[in-house]
Amino acid sequence: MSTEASLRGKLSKKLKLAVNTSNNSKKGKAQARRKNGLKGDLKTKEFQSGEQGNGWEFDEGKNMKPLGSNGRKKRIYAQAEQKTDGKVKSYLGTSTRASRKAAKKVNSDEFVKENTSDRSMWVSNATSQAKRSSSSKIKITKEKVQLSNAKGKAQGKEMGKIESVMIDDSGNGLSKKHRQHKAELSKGKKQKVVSPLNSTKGKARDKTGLDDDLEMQDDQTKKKKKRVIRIDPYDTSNKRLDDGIVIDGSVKKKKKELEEKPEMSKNAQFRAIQPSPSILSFVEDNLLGRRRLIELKRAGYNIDLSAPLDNVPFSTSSERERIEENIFRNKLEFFAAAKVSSSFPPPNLPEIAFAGRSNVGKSSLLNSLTRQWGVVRVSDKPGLTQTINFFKLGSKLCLVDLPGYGFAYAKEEVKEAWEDLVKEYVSTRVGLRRVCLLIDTKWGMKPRDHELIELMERSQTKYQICLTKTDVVFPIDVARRAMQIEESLKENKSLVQPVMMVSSKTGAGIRSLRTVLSKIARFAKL
Ligand SMILES: Nc1nc2c(ncn2[C@@H]2O[C@H](COP(=O)(O)OP(=O)(O)OP(=O)(O)O)[C@@H](O)[C@H]2O)c(=O)[nH]1
Ligand SMILES: [Mg+2]
Repeated sequence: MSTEASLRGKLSKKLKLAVNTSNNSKKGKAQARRKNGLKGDLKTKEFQSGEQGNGWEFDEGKNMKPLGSNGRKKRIYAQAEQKTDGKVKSYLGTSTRASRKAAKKVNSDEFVKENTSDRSMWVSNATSQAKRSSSSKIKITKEKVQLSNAKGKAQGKEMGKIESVMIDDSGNGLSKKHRQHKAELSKGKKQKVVSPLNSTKGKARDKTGLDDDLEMQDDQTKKKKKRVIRIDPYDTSNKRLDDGIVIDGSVKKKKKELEEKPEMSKNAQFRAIQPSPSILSFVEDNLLGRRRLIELKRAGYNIDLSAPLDNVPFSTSSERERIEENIFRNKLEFFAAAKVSSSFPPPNLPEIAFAGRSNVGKSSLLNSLTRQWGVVRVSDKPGLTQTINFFKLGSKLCLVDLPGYGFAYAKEEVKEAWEDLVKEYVSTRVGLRRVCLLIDTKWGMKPRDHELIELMERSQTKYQICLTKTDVVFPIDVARRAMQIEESLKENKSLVQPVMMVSSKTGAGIRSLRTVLSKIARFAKL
């Protein structure tokens, strides 16, 4: 018996040893697989519930063998469901970071619905239909899952408590392509993690969120890069003339014109005029142009008087007796008006006529010259003077106020009649010694002025240019206008130099004009 007992003891020891070695070999295999397959990514703890139906079975040799290793879909049924504090806990295989990530990807409310209703889910290929195309990868990931299940099984026992886990066949070892594919799939769906997550889950979520954000940023940058600005070929607003895009014909024309004719504008031309020193000194001596009252005061003129510059400096008298030229001290008397040439009075006196466009200041000048305000009617409405008005100045001179031409508030035929009358008068009038052609300093000469000049040139009527309303422009512009006219008419034979400059309002240049005109009366012989 003792030998039998000792034999039995030895046998049992051997059996135990055999069992231990088989167990050790299983553990070694699992460890080897883990090393080879998980690539160090499955470092997080996985939990496996149950010994059966969770991806493992024992073969005939009592060796543990993963289920579904033939590549088939494997369905895992939740073995139990515990409702504690109102939360649904699903008992599933692993909860690796990879699986959680994949689960997040799949996410989806439908998934959760399915999960909570059937208490079952597809372990493999449950994430997306697109993944089916990459079957080889799926196989690899299946292995990873199974290994993780093994690990979970080993550790789950120790933990004794199993929480919700989501299994997916997509592991951490996903290739770049796979990730891109995931990103594409996740485009439409917003990711949500429904099941309660532990701290590692949170980290995984953060990481995956970061990855997805980066991917989204990449997509956005790609979109930004791809953004193309469409140019309307017919819209010339944003085009440079030399950008090579076909431009409208009119624009081309303008460009050509600019290149060919670098013409200065009329204003620029006017500003470029350099008046002669004599003109400039005349303007300054007579205080022509727009002046400040303080300047007139300093020069000794009494600004309380009308036409103060027509008075003697430092004098308070403005009576006509103080006029230097005797002839202009005479009383101005209206004696004839003519609408037609047959109504002209007999030419008994030498005549000085005042011609010019409507509203240029003809009638005002007559009043200023004689310092008899109101004898000749004045109006700011062009076309007041509609007849040729004859004024006697004493017994030696006749001043003639002509109707204006050009712009006037009158019918065309009436204006034409006035023009014809003026033309007839200046070209045929016996006794006409001089025509003062009045030009508005601001606007200069107009075509109608040139017409009349031509006529007077043809009829050899002496005429002198007189710039009016000099007080509305700067002194330099008065000088420029005088210079401009002198230059343009210097070839004209009937023109009497110099160009006179006056202002009926301030009286500037009036005395000079009187001096010139009084000479006519003095030497006039009828
Ligand atoms: N600032 C300024 N205004 C003036 C001057 N001379 C005349 N005026 C004004 O110009 C306007 C026209 O003056 P008129 O003397 O009637 O002109 P006109 O050439 O006789 O006009 P028609 O009779 O229509 O041809 C009036 O309002 C005058 O006050 C001047 O030297 N300076
Ligand atoms: Mg008038």
